[in-house]
Amino acid sequence: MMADSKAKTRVAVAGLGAIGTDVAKALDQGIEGLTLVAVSANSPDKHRGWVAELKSAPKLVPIEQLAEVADIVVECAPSKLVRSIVAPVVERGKTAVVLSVGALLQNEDLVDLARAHGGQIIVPNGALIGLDAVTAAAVGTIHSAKLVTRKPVAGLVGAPHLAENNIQIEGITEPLRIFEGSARDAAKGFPANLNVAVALSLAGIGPDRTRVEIWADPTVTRNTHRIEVDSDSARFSMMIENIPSENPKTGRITALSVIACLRKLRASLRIGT
Ligand SMILES: NC(=O)C1=CN([C@@H]2O[C@H](COP(=O)(O)OP(=O)(O)OC[C@H]3O[C@@H](n4cnc5c(N)ncnc54)[C@H](OP(=O)(O)O)[C@@H]3O)[C@@H](O)[C@H]2O)C=CC1
Ligand SMILES: O=C([O-])CC(=O)C(=O)O
Repeated sequence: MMADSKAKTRVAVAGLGAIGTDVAKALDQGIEGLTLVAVSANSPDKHRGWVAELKSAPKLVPIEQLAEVADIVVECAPSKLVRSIVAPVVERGKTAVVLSVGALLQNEDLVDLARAHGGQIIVPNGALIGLDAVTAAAVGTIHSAKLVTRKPVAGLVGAPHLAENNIQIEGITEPLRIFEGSARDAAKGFPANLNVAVALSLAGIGPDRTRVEIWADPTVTRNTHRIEVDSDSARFSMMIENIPSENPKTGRITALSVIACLRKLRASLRIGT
């Protein structure tokens, strides 16, 4: 019998909502080289039942303990918690997979912290398409990058930009453009809705030069993102129409993107940049 020569990398999941639950279950089902050791939620009691039924139940612990017990921490919690989840991970030279990407703009020093301690922050494609092509184009020169997002009203209600500008979207019968500006401003005005804008900007030409349009669209049932990039190597546009998960702000493909990203970490064949 061959000995298992490679020790498994310990993974923890911070947040057990639309994304974290699927990621935790996929890790429990088995991802090559990885083992789920801990999870965190705001109301642990709500999750004890299904967590205990996993094949190999992880510990349910407060987020402060995750960096200690895991080598990789997957952040899929509210954006205000990004700093407290990610800083202790990268400070220990470990890896944080970040979903609340918008919050990285208010916490840019986390990247410096990772650099100083040999840690890493990974931002998966998440709900977006084409970050592989954008990072490739960014090796050359990108002239312009734009994101046009259309969401059903339920995917946008509660965004601070709407209240601050007195924009009513409930009951609209036609598409309404509710924002046009930089990815930085989109992230401020729509912290739970526009992680994709920030991900695009970090892959390409940064949050101030990346342009964003947001539409509240009662004619769509899916969160729709179109990116348009013009560079010295290629011009491309791509669109993705995401089926919402049980959280209408979050597309189903987001959790799958994290699972695919985790699979790539130890895969013998790795496709895509
Ligand atoms: N990068 C991308 O493409 C995308 C990013 N996102 C972002 O990912 C993040 C997660 O999204 P989603 O899964 O839909 O969110 P949900 O609202 O469905 O889940 C959030 C989870 O965080 C948990 N939580 C809240 N407070 C704490 C706390 N103090 N300690 C530990 N856990 C806590 C909640 O716990 P409980 O269950 O107990 O309430 C819940 O399980 C969001 O910031 C979202 O904006 C979303 C979609 C795409
Ligand atoms: O489309 C989605 O699923 C979520 C989204 O826009 C984001 O978080 O940026």
